[in-house]
Amino acid sequence: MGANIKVTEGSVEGYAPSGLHGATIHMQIPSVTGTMDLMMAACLASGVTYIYNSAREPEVTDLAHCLISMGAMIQEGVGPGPITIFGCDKPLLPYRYKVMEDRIEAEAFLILGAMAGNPLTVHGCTPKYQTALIEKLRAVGAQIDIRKYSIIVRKAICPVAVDIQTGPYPAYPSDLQPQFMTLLSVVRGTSRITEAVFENRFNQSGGLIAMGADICVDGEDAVISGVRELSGSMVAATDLRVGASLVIAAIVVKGITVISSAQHIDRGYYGLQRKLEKIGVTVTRSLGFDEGAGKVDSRVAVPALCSRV
Ligand SMILES: CC(=O)N[C@H]1[C@@H](OP(=O)(O)OP(=O)(O)OC[C@H]2O[C@@H](n3ccc(=O)[nH]c3=O)[C@H](O)[C@@H]2O)O[C@H](CO)[C@@H](O)[C@@H]1O
Ligand SMILES: C=C(OP(=O)(O)O)C(=O)O
Repeated sequence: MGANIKVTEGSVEGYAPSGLHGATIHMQIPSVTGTMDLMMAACLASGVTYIYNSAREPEVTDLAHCLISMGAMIQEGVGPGPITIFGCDKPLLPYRYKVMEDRIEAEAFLILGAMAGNPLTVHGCTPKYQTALIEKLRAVGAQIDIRKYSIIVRKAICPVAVDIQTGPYPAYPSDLQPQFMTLLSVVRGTSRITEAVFENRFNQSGGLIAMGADICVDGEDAVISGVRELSGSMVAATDLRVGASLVIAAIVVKGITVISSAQHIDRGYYGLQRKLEKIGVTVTRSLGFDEGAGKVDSRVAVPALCSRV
C-alpha cells in the first residue's frame, strides 16, 4: 500500500512518503487486528484494496459497518471472496456508532450458566455469534433456549466430556478456551482442548490445578480428566481470560477463592462485580502484594455460590 514500516525493539515506525494506495493483499493468517488495520488504512488510500484470507470475526464486520457509516465504501466478501475497499483518499466523516456487544463476555456467562444456571438468562447478545459455543454446551449436557437477543441456559445435570479445537471465526474462539476448561474440569470423562490460534494459552491450568483439577498440558493440547468437584484456593489472574476462567471456577467450587492480579479482569469485564451481584454472587475487593512483580495488586475474593443455585 506504499507504507514503510520499521520495527525496532520496543517500537514500530510507519510512514507513507507518497501516501497510501490500494493493493491486493493475501493474508498468510486470517489475523483479526491485521484485517481491521488494513481495512482502515485502505479506506484512506487511493484506489481499490482487496484483502484475501481476511478474518471474518463479527468485530471485523462491525468495524466495516462503522466505516461505511462514516462514508467508506466496503464490500464484504462472501465465501473465499476478498473484502473489497474502495479508497476515498479523504477523511471519513464523524459518526455516532454503537459498537456490537462483547460476545466473549456473553459467552463466559453462558459457560457459567452451564455449570450453575438455574436458569441463567444472558440478555443483549446475538445468538448467531455463539453457535460454536452453544453446540459444545449442548454436547456437555446443558439446556440452551435461544431467543432473538437473549439466551437462557440451564446447567447440565450430569455433564459429560467433549473435545474442543479453537480456530478463526466461525470456529470455537481462542478467547473462550480458558473458560471452557473450567467447565471441563468437573465433567464426567476426559476431554481434550486443542489451542490452534494462540501459543501459550493454557495459563489458567495452574490455577485450576491448585483448585483440584486434573489437567495435563502438552504443547497445543490440554487433556482434562474431570474431577467430582473443585475447591477454593489462592490463584492468580495471569491474563484477562485466565481471570474469567478462575472467576467462573470460584463461583461454582466449594469455599472461598481469592484471585490476585484482578486488574486483568477489570480491563476486560466492565462492571463484572455488579453483574455478578445480580445473580447472587458477592465479590469482595482488596489490595495485596504481588511478590513476583514486586508491587501492590488488586485482589477479589469470591465465595462459592454452588450451594445456592
Ligand atoms: C483486540 C483483539 O481483537 N484481539 C483479539 C485478536 O487478536 P489479534 O488480532 O492480535 O490476533 P491475530 O488473529 O492477529 O493472531 C492470532 C495468532 O496468529 C498469529 N499471527 C498473526 C498474524 C500473522 O501475520 N502471523 C501470526 O503468526 C499471532 O501470533 C497469534 O498467535 O484475535 C485473537 C484471535 O481470535 C484474539 O485472541 C484476541 O483477543
Ligand atoms: C488476548 C486477549 O486480549 P489482550 O491481548 O488484550 O490481553 C484476549 O482478549 O483474550
